[in-house]
Amino acid sequence: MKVISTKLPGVVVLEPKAHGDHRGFFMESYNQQTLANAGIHHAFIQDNHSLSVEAGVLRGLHYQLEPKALTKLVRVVSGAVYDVVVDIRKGSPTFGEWVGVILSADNKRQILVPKGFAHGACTLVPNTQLLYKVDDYYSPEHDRGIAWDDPDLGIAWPISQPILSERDRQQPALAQAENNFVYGGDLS
Ligand SMILES: Cc1cn([C@H]2C[C@H](O)[C@@H](COP(=O)(O)OP(=O)(O)O[C@H]3O[C@@H](C)C(=O)[C@@H](O)[C@H]3O)O2)c(=O)[nH]c1=O
Repeated sequence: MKVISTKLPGVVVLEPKAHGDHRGFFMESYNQQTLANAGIHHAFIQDNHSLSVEAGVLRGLHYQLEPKALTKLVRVVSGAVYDVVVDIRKGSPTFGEWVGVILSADNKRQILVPKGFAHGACTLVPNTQLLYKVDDYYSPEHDRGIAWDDPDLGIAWPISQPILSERDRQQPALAQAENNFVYGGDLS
């Protein structure tokens, strides 16, 4: 597995090794030991799976507040997304900065979204399926979001008129969003 760092410390892209042959391929899409050897230690306890039927579906930017903050390990099993992670830890030297990465069924890349970061994804092709592991359970009371098009973030999404959920149409800007993440706090 290749581990590729990004400009945001803690946000890494993982590239599992796929073994191709005349049948197709085989890969270990998740191996706790391999990740631990790369210094990545998380006890994932829930798997999530979503289908976006159309290209241009944008989900996000989402996070769960402390004490129900989530680490996410995100990948795509059909289609492709432009996946975005934003540092929203107050006092962080990279507060408000984001990274965008293409995850696709073809490139098999995964992105690790640490606690204290908001996450969003925009589909690049129809029938895109996102799979991700999380290290705490869903908690609707702690679920929060930030507007995908917050001008303070200036995210270079691949489209300007995305298909959004009702909730994501009404998300606040980062400056107004409820956020109890503190840089250097207990976000392990
Ligand atoms: C996230 C989640 C949602 N749900 C339910 C709530 C709702 O009825 C339905 C759809 O939820 P949402 O509209 O929040 O789904 P979605 O917009 O796909 O939300 C996801 O977006 C991406 C970007 C993330 O990072 C995820 O953590 C998650 O927030 O599924 C669960 O039952 N369990 C869960 O873990």
